[in-house]
Amino acid sequence: MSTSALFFKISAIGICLLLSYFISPIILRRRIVDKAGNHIPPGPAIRYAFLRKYAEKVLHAWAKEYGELFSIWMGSQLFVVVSDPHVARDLLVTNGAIFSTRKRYFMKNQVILRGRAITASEYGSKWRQHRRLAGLALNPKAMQSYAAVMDYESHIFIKSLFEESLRGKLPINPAHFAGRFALNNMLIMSFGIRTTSASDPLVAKALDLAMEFMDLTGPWSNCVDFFEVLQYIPTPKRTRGRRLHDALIDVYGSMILDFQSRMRSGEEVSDCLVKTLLENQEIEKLDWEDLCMLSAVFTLGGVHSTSGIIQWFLALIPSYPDVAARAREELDRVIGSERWPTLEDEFNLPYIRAIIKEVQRVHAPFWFATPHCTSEDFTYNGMFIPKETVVLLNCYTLHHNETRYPDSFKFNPDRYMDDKLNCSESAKLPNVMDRDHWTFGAGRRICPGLPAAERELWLAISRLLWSFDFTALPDEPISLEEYDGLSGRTPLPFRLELAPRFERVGEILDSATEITM
Ligand code: HEM
Repeated sequence: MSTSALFFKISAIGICLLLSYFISPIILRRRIVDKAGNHIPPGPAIRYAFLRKYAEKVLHAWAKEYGELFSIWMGSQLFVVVSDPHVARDLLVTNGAIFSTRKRYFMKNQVILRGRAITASEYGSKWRQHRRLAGLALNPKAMQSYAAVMDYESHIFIKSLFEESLRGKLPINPAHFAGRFALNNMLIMSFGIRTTSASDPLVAKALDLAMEFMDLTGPWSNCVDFFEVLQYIPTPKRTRGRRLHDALIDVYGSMILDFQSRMRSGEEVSDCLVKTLLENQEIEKLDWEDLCMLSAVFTLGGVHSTSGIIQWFLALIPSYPDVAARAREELDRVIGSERWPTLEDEFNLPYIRAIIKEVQRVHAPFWFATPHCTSEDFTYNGMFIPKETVVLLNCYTLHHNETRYPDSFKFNPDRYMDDKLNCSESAKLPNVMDRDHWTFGAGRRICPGLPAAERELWLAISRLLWSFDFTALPDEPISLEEYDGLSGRTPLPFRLELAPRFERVGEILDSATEITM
């Protein structure tokens, strides 16, 4: 046989093998059964290598076609996708002991985090330890002490928008300032420090790292996560992942060292996550990378998400003048023009609360929460879910459930007017159809930063609405469909004009100045 014929034959065999691999779900769907003969949930007949950006649209279509619990192979990994509130509760909450571990994603958990951070830790003693340590930084007493800090940071955030826009004369892109607001809150909770100006290099560095993390850790986007053989090949993405790991150690490690030297020199340091970690380092057997990754991911996880929601709010509000008018009417009636809203005003301003909940529903920063994984075989309603299946909460479809949210694609805060609960309380309601939304995940791994995030969002959004009227620029339409990020999502860069609503706005804003902590 000639060389070219041999080459042709080998290529043909290769292509056939590859094809059969990709269409093998047709057979696997019949073969994979539990002891009682139950099959895995229905789903597409082929394997996928990755899903493109805006994967939520594909998942939404599949949920319509295959139902509330469907399955799909991404390379060698079986996923089940949960698109119904009852199924989410039955699996992630009621059977949380089985549905709460994490897949060892190659890019996120192995290359970048090396299994260290809470979000990556497998369910069991390690995760319990991480969750307990995070809980110490977020306990009710600590939360009380952060209240004044968040109040101050929201003041500085709005003041920086005001000053940067030359007191409302110039259009402004709010992303950097919203990012710094969320970053400062997280830095205080994690390290007891804050950045003292928007131009502090740490702001740009930390926000860039958070963005890179969100870009590299999409649950569907990296084929290297689903084809083990690719994990041995030095691809540009793997290099980016390694660089990110090193940068996280570098940036967050140097902040830990700084904190440690202040502690050792006898300086009084604030209570925060890193203080807890350092004080308990020996007893908890935490090594250097544990310290770095626990503090890094805790910090950056709370930055992108909170700032993302504020950015989505700012992106959408110019398109809803009727919503803005009702919000202003409520603020003027309840608060007036002499002072601005505080944490205590929350329950007297139901429409503003409703706006914040509706932004979280329509523009959740994570359409797929963080994927869970099964630690045992499980059979649900006649469908078999094998051990080590990735379980994905399809927040996009959950948030467009027409029974729960009629006319679900419409931004309509009125749907939350009678909701008197915060998100943590709402997540515990016996009737899961009454839950406000799924933005913070579900079950044992539900976001532990939820109470902090809610306070930050309240202070930022209620005060933004009190302070300014927002308008989009006529020749710069703001997209509410497209977004940046493959894991967490933020709007594409946009600018808007903000006009102070009262004389008092400038006076109130001028009353606080940057401080160092
Ligand atoms: C609006 C802002 C936020 C959103 C939308 C959000 C959302 C989420 C989601 C969806 C998860 C995964 C839940 C699951 O696995 O089911 C999560 C986990 C987590 N969040 Fe948040 N989060 C926000 C803010 C924060 C803040 C401010 C903090 C810290 C103060 C924080 C700390 C964490 C931690 C440590 C985890 C990992 C939990 C675990 O794996 O057990 N988050 N968050």
